[in-house]
Amino acid sequence: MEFDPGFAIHMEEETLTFSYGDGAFGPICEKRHLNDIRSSLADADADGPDVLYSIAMDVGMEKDREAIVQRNLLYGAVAYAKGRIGKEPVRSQGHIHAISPSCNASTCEVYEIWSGEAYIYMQQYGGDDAGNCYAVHAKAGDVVIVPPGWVHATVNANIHENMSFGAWCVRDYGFAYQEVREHNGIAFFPLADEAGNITWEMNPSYSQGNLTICEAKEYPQFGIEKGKPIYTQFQENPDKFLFVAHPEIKKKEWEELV
Ligand SMILES: O=P(O)(O)OC[C@H]1O[C@](O)(CO)[C@@H](O)[C@@H]1O
Repeated sequence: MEFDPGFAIHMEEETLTFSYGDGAFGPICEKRHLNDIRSSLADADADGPDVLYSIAMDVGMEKDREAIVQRNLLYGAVAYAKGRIGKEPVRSQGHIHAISPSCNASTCEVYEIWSGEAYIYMQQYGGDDAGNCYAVHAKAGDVVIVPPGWVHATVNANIHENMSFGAWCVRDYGFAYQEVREHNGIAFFPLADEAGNITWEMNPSYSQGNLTICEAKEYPQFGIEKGKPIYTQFQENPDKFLFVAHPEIKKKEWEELV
């Protein structure tokens, strides 16, 4: 992978799975197939790769497991296939983080791209008015934070290569899909031409929404250090990501983020 995730995890490009080295733990990947996400696509009948993305929730080093669990955190890894689904680049279906019983709130997600490039798409509301929408372009080593309660989807921004990322999440996560599916997907569909150029088209199922396309930024207000794996940052300061499991401790920062 272009960016070292900071622990012994490897992406197998051929099978789109993860393997774990000495001292590391992780599950067998859960695969999202094209047929699983048809109701959220611009064209529900589109052709594309059978396996779109593989998810390994709860990965890390055995020696850190207790510290991760104690803080109600979970580190996930996801690998995306290259290619297109009809006219769209490979992407996830889109969801909102459901209310987690542990904190009685929706929680954020802290992404770090490991290989390839991505658009982390996020939308303020799941209703007919999608509010502020952002497509944040991120390359290997970039960090992107999706605020609590926002609809989000991950797009492989380069149709010619696979993409992978890691993300800090709350342990008792849950995904709510209903609002996105009721609107036949996210409010702005990414479209990729044959050369791989990406444009965005509004989904007519929404009445309103403002899209801003931007590059990944830095997050000093969350204590994130640029260029250092977010897994290593956890190892050095296990309380750094407490805001993921306890969104209320960054209330002001969430309000100012938009
Ligand atoms: O359930 P979906 O929307 O297919 O995608 C699930 C994946 O999305 C992510 O939340 C990233 O947005 C991953 O952490 C998770 O594994």
